[in-house]
Amino acid sequence: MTVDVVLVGAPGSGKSTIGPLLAQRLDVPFTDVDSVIEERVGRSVAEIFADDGEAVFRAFEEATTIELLDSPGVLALGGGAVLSAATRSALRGHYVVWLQVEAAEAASRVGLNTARPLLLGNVRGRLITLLAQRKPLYAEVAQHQIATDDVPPEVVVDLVVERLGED
Ligand SMILES: Nc1ncnc2c1ncn2[C@@H]1O[C@H](COP(=O)(O)OP(=O)(O)OP(=O)(O)O)[C@@H](O)[C@H]1O
Ligand SMILES: O=C(O)C1=C[C@@H](O)[C@@H](O)[C@H](O)C1
Ligand SMILES: [Mg+2]
Repeated sequence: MTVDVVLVGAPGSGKSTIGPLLAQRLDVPFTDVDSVIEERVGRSVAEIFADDGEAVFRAFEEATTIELLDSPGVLALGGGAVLSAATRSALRGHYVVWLQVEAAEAASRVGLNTARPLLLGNVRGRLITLLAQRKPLYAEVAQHQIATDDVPPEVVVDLVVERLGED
């Protein structure tokens, strides 16, 4: 059985954590768009932001995301991928799961991790702003929403698998 699941959600929602566990459970490949970008460019996401700026990253992210939507298995998008109208449009027809997280929980998960350039400085404040901007966009593209606050990763995987079984 080919199972194609696309994970979206804010930084710290758990896309890169849940993705490999879910793929293992479903016995399908896992791909993380941020990791593919880093491999192809040969630099970290933070370095691309610092060297080239966010607009260059977003253009590369959009092209890479749309290309990888054709690959089988579980695909984790970058937290800001839904900012692209072209990406949102390309997501139509895919099985998209929104891993929901509130700002306080996401902030405590990511801590002061400087690998996330958009969260530098006031991590919780940045997450509140990002979530306010993006919740409507995650809602637009996702068929399913899973609340992950206070839910351990293995249980989030169980919940996604349950949803898959219902469809
Ligand atoms: N359900 C969860 N419960 C507790 N901690 C979690 C959960 N999901 C993820 N985490 C932890 O939160 C941190 C961020 O998770 P992860 O890197 O998977 O987020 P992400 O959605 O991929 O973020 P980004 O958009 O920045 O790539 C990690 O340290 C991870 O272990
Ligand atoms: O939320 C965001 O805008 C981002 C999330 C990460 O996945 C990376 O794609 C990058 O740090 C930007
Ligand atoms: Mg990630």
